[in-house]
Amino acid sequence: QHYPNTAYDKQAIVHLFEWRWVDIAEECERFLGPNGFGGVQVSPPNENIVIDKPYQHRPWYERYQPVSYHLNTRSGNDDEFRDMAHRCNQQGVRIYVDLVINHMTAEGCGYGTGGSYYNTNSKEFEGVPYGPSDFNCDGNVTNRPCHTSDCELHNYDDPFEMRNCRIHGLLDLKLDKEHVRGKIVEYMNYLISIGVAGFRVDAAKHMWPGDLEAIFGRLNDLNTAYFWAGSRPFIFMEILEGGSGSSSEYIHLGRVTEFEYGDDLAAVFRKQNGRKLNSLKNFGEDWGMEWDGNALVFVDNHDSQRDHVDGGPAVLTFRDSRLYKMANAFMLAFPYGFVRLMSSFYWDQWFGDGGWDVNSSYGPPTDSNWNTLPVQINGAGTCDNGWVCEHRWRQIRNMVLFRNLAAGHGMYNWWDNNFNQIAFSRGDRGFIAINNDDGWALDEFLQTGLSPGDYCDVISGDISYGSCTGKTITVGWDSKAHIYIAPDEENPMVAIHVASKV
Ligand SMILES: O=C(NCCCOc1c(-c2ccc(O)c(O)c2)oc2cc(O)cc(O)c2c1=O)[C@@H]1CCCN1C(=O)/C=C/c1ccc(O)c(O)c1
Ligand SMILES: [Ca+2]
Repeated sequence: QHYPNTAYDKQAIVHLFEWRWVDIAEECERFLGPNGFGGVQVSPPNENIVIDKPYQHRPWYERYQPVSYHLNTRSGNDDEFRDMAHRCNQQGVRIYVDLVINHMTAEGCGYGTGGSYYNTNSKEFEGVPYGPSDFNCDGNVTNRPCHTSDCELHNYDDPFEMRNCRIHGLLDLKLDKEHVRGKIVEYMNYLISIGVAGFRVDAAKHMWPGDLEAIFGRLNDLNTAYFWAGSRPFIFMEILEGGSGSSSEYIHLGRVTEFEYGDDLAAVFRKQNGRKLNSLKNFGEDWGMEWDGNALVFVDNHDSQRDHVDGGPAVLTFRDSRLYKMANAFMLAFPYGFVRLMSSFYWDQWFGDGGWDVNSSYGPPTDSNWNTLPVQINGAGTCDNGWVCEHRWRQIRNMVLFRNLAAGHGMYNWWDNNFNQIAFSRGDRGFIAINNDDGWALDEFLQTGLSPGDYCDVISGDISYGSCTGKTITVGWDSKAHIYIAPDEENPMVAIHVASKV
């Protein structure tokens, strides 16, 4: 269903992409709980193929090539996963599992004996178990065959090919078969028993909505050790743009990833084709996006931050850090959608002749034995060791609390200069102003909606020992404040809220 099951109705989660379970458990206790994060989307916890053939560097997408549903990956084992789920739930931080149930690994990827035995030629996956009759294109005529000669998905506009054929060779599961549904339900109910709050459904467009509905209908209620009795798993589906299958076919099952959101934010903040910041006044449904309650929104995700569009991603990523912080601050302040922040690992881009990043398949930082490196938190509270930790950047971290405080309050007091300076409040709970103009300052007396007093600007600082380490904004008896933002500031925005009063 569409509700995230966060504790205290918290409003944002973070995708700790490729993190180890022990590091996530630590992060829940030392950072995510204290800073009001609602939960963590984790990488697929089920056993996957190890792609370490020569010249392969354990690509990130090996996590999306299942071998079994045992909780055993380079992020950790079953015990570590259980410990993480318990410790995070104890901190009021939920766990959302990246669910890969459309397929297993690809045909022609040999066989493996390192973990559960599998053989991609005979289509045996002993760890589940699955056999050849559990896959589409099993040779016999089935009631919903993949009709392409090589069983591959070629025509993304054909709904039957999209659902019944192989993405890039990945063996496509027969999700209308009872044995397969039973195994998937067993896997999901096991995760629910451990205490997860919901699921990100990978490659949702490649599965029939009816099959998903049948599977989700057999899920147990969430574990009452952490959730209200009768709580149902939160479902959000990866509905990538392009290709047949639209959100409307899936939206009754849960929220959908709203890719339009990040694409548009990037174009507006980059001022592409004359786009202006003041156009965001009616951002969201008026721009053709999903209804607020059906949308999962994000600036970038693990896929779009790698998308190679003539020499770089179309969306803003950690590499565009100044605009990235501005876009994330806007997203966290603006009352639309349920927010997912991205937390990445670093990789060196290398744009080959084709104009795209040949290193975009690189996996997480590892030691010489391909073990994922632990996350190192440095003195400044940011990360080393190849982890970017965008979610720990003050301008992003502090806006998570802003969003929690503003929950349930609409947008008021919108102001703009008809170009790239905007400001708005969320009821009487918070106020933000952003200057994305080149060359001239935002210098105005603006209505903040807040009660009179001095407030710490949570973009430029924190309150420590009762005083603000950044700018202080004075709100007068009329709730107006003088806002000054120079155009060349590193973070050309200010944000204040009811908990940042000094
Ligand atoms: O060039 C590649 N793939 C073809 C282009 C991307 O197509 C894929 C899509 C995809 C792309 C665009 C669409 O419109 C769409 O409906 C589906 O979804 C996947 C989902 C998976 O669980 C596993 C996959 O291997 C894929 C995949 O290959 C490389 C090599 C194999 C994996 N991979 C990749 O690039 C892997 C991409 C990938 C993996 C996991 C994801 O969750 C994801 O969103 C993309
Ligand atoms: Ca399929």
